[in-house]
Amino acid sequence: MLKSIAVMTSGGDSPGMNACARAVVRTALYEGVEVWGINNGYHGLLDEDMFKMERKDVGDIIQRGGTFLGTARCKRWEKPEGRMQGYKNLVDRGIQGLVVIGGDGSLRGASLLSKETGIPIVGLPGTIDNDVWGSDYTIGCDTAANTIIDAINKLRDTASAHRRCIVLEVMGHRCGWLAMTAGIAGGAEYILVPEEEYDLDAICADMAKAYKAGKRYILVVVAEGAGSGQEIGKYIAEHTNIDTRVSVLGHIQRGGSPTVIDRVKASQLGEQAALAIISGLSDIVFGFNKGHVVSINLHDAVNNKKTLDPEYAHLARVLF
Ligand SMILES: Nc1ncnc2c1ncn2[C@@H]1O[C@H](COP(=O)(O)OP(=O)(O)OP(=O)(O)O)[C@@H](O)[C@H]1O
Ligand SMILES: O=P(O)(O)OC[C@H]1O[C@](O)(CO)[C@@H](O)[C@@H]1O
Ligand SMILES: [Mg+2]
Repeated sequence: MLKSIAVMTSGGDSPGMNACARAVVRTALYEGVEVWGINNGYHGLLDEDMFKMERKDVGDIIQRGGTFLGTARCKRWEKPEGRMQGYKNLVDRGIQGLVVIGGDGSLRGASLLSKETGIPIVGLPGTIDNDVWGSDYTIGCDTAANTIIDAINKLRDTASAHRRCIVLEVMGHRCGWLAMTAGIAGGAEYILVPEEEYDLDAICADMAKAYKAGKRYILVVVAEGAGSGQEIGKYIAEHTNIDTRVSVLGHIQRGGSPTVIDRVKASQLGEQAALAIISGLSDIVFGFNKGHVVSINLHDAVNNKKTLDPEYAHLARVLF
């Protein structure tokens, strides 16, 4: 049994990270284990920016987006000397295990720390991108997808009023999950994702034909990993007679109060992570598979690339 653990968030913030950290902290305290919060991701580990947490430190945060612990992208962590310093700073405080909430990159950093030092580590997938191998869900992806469909609904109004084509670029890094699921839910005509090849000339020809037949508007959702929304919009405007506009949703899709799904799943994952690390388990990531919590080997999670469920692409084609 570990007596002292720490929790941190890292990489891009995501709605539900707070609910998750809250669950880690409260589960640990419930089990009588000391818990530290590390500020600003791996920066906090290196700069000794950490504090012992009490129950009240995680009050009034379950409903908030962002992460009250702060987060960062930390170059120094990519070097072995940095990770060794972080390890030393944990040991100096008697911290015996670490829970890392973050995306694929953060988990890669955690995997290296574990291999190099042997300190027990449990990872939790926290990113809007839903790109962590072994889990069909990451904390924040549901809220982000809901924010995107809100944008799609609004863009549809103006596209229809003006008989325009609107191209919406969304995030996801190299993964098309956000674009695909929000595109399906928002009824987009075309969804461009990095996992699927697309032929822009064929799409333009298709659009022109549909307009001739009386179509009022077209919505194209582009995952950032599949190309630039601006360039795709320009190409469509130049190769069809359709009045085209482009929106890049940007960081709006990363903020906001988490959905019920993100709050509950983040809480379940946080509880499991705390129980696992306290009991001495290490090198695992908790995620979801078909609605159930599953544990994945940490190193497998970072050494494999997640693929997009081909059923989504099929559904998008059928519903077009
Ligand atoms: N290969 C690596 N080696 C060591 N540390 C890494 C590595 N990759 C990422 N990290 C650490 O994790 C941090 C966050 O990684 P990254 O910027 O890829 O975000 P992420 O965790 O994937 O989250 P998101 O994609 O949602 O923003 C990096 O700034 C770095 O400190
Ligand atoms: O906020 P930053 O550092 O510009 O990063 C943007 C990236 O982070 C993400 O929002 C994930 O957190 C990606 O979808 C996007 O590519
Ligand atoms: Mg990532």
